Amino acid sequence: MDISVKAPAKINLTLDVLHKRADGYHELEMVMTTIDLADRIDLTETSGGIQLESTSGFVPYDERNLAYRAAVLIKERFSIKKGVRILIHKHIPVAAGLAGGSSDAAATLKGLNRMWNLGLSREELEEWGLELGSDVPFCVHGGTAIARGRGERLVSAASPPPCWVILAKPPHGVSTAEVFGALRMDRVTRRPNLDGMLNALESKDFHGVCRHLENVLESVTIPAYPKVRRLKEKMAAFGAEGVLMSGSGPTVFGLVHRETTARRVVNGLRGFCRQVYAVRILGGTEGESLV
Ligand SMILES: C[C@@](CO)(OP(=O)(O)O)[C@H](O)COP(=O)(O)OP(=O)(O)OC[C@H]1O[C@@H](n2ccc(N)nc2=O)[C@H](O)[C@@H]1O
Ligand SMILES: Nc1ncnc2c1ncn2[C@@H]1O[C@H](COP(=O)(O)OP(=O)(O)O)[C@@H](O)[C@H]1O
Repeated sequence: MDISVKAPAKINLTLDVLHKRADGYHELEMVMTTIDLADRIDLTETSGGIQLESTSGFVPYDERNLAYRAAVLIKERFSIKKGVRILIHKHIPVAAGLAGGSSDAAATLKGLNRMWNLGLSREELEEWGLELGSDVPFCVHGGTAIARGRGERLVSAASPPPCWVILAKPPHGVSTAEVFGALRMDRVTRRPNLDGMLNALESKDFHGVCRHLENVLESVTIPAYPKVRRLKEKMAAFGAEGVLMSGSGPTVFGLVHRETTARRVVNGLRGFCRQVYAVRILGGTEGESLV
């Protein structure tokens, strides 16, 4: 049986770091939502082994690939002799703060659960996903959620009101480990207001959502990569109503209510940045890509 699974990217509407834990990870509190910029994972059953192919030259082609590791996990835990060919149609920029690798892993877990009739619940898949990476449980969950702990303690939240999400990805990638490693909470000047964001989501208050966008990891990535600040400034100047860096960066996103403004922001940014996308939030109006 062949299976195709959509693997959407996420953005962080808020990201707070509460403290560094004894295990080296950071205790987080974030609001995340999936967007309609997605990879596609095609899974084909084979007689044995795991083969990996991708349309992108930027992802690892071996056991470091998160989709590959998801397949190893499933095969080992269930002692499955059959094999799988994984083809990743890559559309999400790599090492961008958009959880592309994590979403590929989540989609592979979901797809193999179906292909091999394993009967794992969403909660079990989230639990298994945490073994692969902190963002994988959310990618299994999807929609909009508050994520705590390393990112695995998830509570569903109301989706943002329908709007355009403009993404601008600077040419360089960013290492999540390095960003957390360089974080100094005594240098953080602004923290997210979680209740403010949740109230805005609940009441579908677009401008409230824009006002409550906040990410403490900007305090590390922006000084290291001034281009991120310039992109934020440009995006706001062209008309985005709320602007933030996603995750550890370096992708900057802007929220825009009207399609005409979205076009203006995209066209304006194209002069400064090669990778610009305009997509919809998933869970709001299911959207086709504007550009
Ligand atoms: C920052 C976030 C926010 O959504 O997203 P990205 O920027 O990666 O998209 C995530 O927490 C990233 O999740 P993910 O990319 O899966 O991280 P992992 O592979 O688990 O961890 C990479 C490294 O980041 C650090 N790390 C990660 C998560 C966490 N709660 N505390 C940490 O300190 C650790 O040094 C770890 O070795
Ligand atoms: N399927 C995959 N797609 C993208 N990157 C992957 C994948 N598997 C492993 N990686 C590795 O994971 C790292 C983080 O990539 P990604 O998930 O795209 O970024 P981020 O965590 O910033 O959102 C990259 O260094 C990349 O080499």
